[in-house]
Amino acid sequence: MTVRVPAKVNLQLSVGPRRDDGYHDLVNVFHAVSLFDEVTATDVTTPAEDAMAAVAADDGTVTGETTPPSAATGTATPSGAMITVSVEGDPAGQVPLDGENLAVKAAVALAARAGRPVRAHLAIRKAIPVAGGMAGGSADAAAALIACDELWALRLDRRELMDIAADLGSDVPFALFGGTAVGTGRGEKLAPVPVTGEFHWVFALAEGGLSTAKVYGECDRLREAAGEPVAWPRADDALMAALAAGDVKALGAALVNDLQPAALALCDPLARTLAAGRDSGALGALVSGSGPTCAFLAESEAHAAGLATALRAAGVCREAVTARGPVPGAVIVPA
Ligand SMILES: C[C@](O)(CO)[C@H](O)COP(=O)(O)OP(=O)(O)OC[C@H]1O[C@@H](n2ccc(N)nc2=O)[C@H](O)[C@@H]1O
Ligand SMILES: Nc1ncnc2c1ncn2[C@@H]1O[C@H](COP(=O)(O)OP(=O)(O)OP(=O)(O)O)[C@@H](O)[C@H]1O
Repeated sequence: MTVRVPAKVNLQLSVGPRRDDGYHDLVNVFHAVSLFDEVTATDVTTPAEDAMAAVAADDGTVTGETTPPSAATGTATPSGAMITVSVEGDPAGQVPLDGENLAVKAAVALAARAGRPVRAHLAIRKAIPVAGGMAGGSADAAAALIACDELWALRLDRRELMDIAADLGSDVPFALFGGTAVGTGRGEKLAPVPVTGEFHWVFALAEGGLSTAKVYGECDRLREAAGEPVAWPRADDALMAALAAGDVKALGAALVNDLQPAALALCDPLARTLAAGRDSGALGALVSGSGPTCAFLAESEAHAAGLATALRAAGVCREAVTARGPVPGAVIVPA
């Protein structure tokens, strides 16, 4: 059971005052883009068993690489479930291979609803940058929910899956939802936003990542130092009109991220990355969510390809990738 799930960029991230629970009320306009992770859930508990299953299915002939891409430890749950995980596409080894993995947390949360002992091995293929501000871990959690729901034939309704998703993290519900949506509360209460056409993006991936909690903390610190009152966030009419009309220039002008000053304060090379994109003709440039990935809006697919080449040549990022949006949320890949 394989599920494909997109990354997100935030078109408007307006951060309200810090709440008593440590979170911030937001107006968060999410936009799903065509950078995808894949999560495959199988009814085995270790990659070794997975490999054996692959061999058996092939009449004993090993045709492909069956060695797991990374070691996996099992996570047993009070309900008697056993979940293992392996990860491909994370050369720096930043993604946890135990119960701290958000996809494992999702499977564990779902297993509690099964009413019987269940098991799964989750094989994650990552293309979304880790700790990059594009909600990669949240995406994997959403994908694991859909994959395990199907694997264990639970068939929970959408509302129940969305509730479990919100408990796992503020960005997880949107990875199920997809498209373009406005998130309020912590970002978990979603409503669709009407969009005409599609938009072309370039993402400049950075070396290393930023901790989301640290970036929110830095945002609070900068605001305190400035001594200005923090306004209650509201959706930007110009941004909504640009999306509804499919007006790419107006969208570029309306992009806004209240976490950007904090991300720049914690990672100063990002200012150069943003400037290089603007100088190369991007219609809009901003830090994606908590960063450090930078997002650039292009006029067309060809413009995006040129912009990516210019960013690579300027040496201001680890890699520049193109993508389009909006795309649907987590979906099962047909067998
Ligand atoms: C920056 C964004 O990615 C924009 O979409 C999200 O707001 C972050 O979403 P996320 O990574 O799913 O965040 P969570 O796992 O829920 O929270 C991680 C930490 O981020 C901070 N956090 C998160 C969401 C929010 N509305 N206010 C916060 O202050 C809190 O310090 C929290 O402990
Ligand atoms: N499946 C996963 N994929 C990536 N990171 C994970 C995963 N599970 C747990 N993590 C941990 O979560 C941290 C944040 O990773 P993630 O890629 O979700 O960051 P992010 O894209 O900045 O998140 P967001 O945009 O939602 O704030 C990582 O440093 C890693 O330790």
